[in-house]
Amino acid sequence: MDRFGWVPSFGGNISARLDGRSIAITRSGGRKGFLGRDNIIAVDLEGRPLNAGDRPSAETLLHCHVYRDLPEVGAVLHGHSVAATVLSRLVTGPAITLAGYEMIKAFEIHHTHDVRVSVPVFENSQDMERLVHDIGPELPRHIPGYILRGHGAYAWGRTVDNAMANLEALEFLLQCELETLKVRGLSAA
Ligand SMILES: CSC[C@@H](O)[C@@H](O)C(=O)COP(=O)(O)O
Ligand SMILES: [Zn+2]
Repeated sequence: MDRFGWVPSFGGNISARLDGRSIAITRSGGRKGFLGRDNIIAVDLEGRPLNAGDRPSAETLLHCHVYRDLPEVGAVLHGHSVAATVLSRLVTGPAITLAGYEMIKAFEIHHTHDVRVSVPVFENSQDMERLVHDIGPELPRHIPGYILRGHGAYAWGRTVDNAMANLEALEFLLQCELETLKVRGLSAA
């Protein structure tokens, strides 16, 4: 994620499921491109650190939300890419629609490029309980991720590798949309 420029400064957070009751997640703060073992801690599915005093990611509740709703998910990745940040500010509606891209098939759920896929865009907030409420009890099933407006993208998958492949596909598609807007010189609806 660092190599692609998706975790600039203190942005981004990363987690993986440990078992049915806990996850490993990055500590709050710090540069995610330079993680050591001590920068990753364990929390339960309510976001409470297993070791009292540990300070998990400020966005831990968003990760827990995914693990609780989607039992097959083994990893969640969050980055602050330029494409996700800029495009979600240009698009004013509640979704970014992707259509006609071969890369859509990377999401495994779709077996053709000939579909329209809506990436949900939720309004950003510093109140994670409110964000979880706004996202709703059911996460999208048609795409393994969502965007927080002006903030960045979340993506998940069965394994860390699978979650990374999904994030790469999502970021590629967002970058294509942004490039298209730049070439056409149009602002998104
Ligand atoms: C530029 S700081 C970014 C944070 O506000 C936040 O959005 C983020 O992604 C990282 O927070 P963290 O608490 O380190 O997991
Ligand atoms: Zn963030």
